[in-house]
Amino acid sequence: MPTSHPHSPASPTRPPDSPAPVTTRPLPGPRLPLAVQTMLFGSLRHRWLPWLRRRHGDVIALRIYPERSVVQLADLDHIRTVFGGSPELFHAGEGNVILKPAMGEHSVLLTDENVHKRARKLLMPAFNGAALRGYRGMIEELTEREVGRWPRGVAFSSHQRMQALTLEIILRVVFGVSEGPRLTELRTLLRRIVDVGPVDLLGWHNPGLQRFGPWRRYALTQRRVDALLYAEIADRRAAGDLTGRDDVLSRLLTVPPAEPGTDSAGLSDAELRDQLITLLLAGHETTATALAWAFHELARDPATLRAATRAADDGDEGYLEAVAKESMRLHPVISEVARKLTADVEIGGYRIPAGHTVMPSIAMVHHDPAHHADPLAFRPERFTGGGPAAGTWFPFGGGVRRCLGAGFSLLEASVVLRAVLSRYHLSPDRARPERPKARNITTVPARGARVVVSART
Ligand code: HEM
Repeated sequence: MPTSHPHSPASPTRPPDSPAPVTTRPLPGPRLPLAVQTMLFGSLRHRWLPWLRRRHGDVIALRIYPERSVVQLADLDHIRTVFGGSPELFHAGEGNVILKPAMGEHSVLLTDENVHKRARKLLMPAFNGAALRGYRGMIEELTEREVGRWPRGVAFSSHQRMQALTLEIILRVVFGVSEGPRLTELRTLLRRIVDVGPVDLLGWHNPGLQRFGPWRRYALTQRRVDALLYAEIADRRAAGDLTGRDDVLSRLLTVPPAEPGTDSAGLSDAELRDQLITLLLAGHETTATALAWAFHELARDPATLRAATRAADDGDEGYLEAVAKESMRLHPVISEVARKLTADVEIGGYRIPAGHTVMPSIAMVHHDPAHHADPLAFRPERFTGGGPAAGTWFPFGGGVRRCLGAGFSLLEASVVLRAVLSRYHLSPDRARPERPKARNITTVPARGARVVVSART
């Protein structure tokens, strides 16, 4: 079993060869009511979790709605145990229950074991190396169009501009096109769907609330999005030219039946809807946020901005990718991943009961000076050469559930950084850095990563 970490006062030390003593003491963690913990976690996790770690150690038990019993993990060995563990024991799909109302029960993010394996296998070809090479030209074209329109000399939210761009890009990946009245409406509604704070999330899990105010408006938007997706699926099913197309919807419509030799259809409309909305939501807000944080940091750091601009001019995508990776290290878009236990598990000398959700904490590891020297400094050079030690950088999660779009998002980020830095000089709209703010399950720059751009001379 995993060794203990120096940060963990609660972890027992023991001789190397003796079995780990499993403690039946309660898991360490705050004793606040569930509602208070949910609020603190929902709005202030970036400050609360490091404080809890100093107080309780690397294993921190929380009570949070809707998962209820959650255990945050900050020790690398403990996290390796989770990522390397059996998918039958560590259920990511059940762990991601918070996303179910938006993404649906069939979503690759929400399923486990064989059902998950099949969904992942079906989606994978759209994100492998060959597919990525095919997307580059499209990403470059859409990026040029977006960046060419940026206002000069006035402050604007780079996060908003990145959201618009990454949504265009993922619409093309998913549907092959992004024009037409249906997709135009979908584009506007999807922006509203991702724009949720901790209070809105309550409505997702309480159908009763959906009769009132903002929760009602949100539910109506979701219903309209579903109607648009189902209409698009129906049209595409009726189209005769699917085999030559490589967008995700056409790929999914041409998969053979699950049981060879039967006449059962491939994927149902509900399954298709769930995978499409998953890619549309997971595939744009995340990359947009990572890019916005990168612009935020570059605008405040003239030396790194010069190095990145030189890399853009020289076509040095290695350095541009390092900028994106360092942005994801310093500002993890998703601060932890989740696995619900199907049986009791021993971690760090504690027995964690079945039904609890363990959460490897990306943010706590990324900000740990034991793994990243001077962790709050923005230094892309950490990722040139050998890069940080294995397991100390995991913005995309890990194991069999590692993000399906990791390669796609790094490609997208490098292309966008190159296009922006080739044209513009960046500066901040004010000296003070922006605070991180919780937005749905992501952590975004509170003021939208506002920058001022000017044409390079
Ligand atoms: C900066 C960008 C991104 C970040 C930080 C990010 C992060 C993550 C994380 C942390 C997970 C959970 C992994 C785990 O549980 O171990 C995940 C899963 C996933 N992501 Fe991403 N993601 C990004 C971009 C994308 C993009 C561009 C796409 C699609 C085009 C995508 C699609 C998915 C899918 C489908 C899953 C579910 C994988 C599974 O459960 O098998 N993500 N992502």
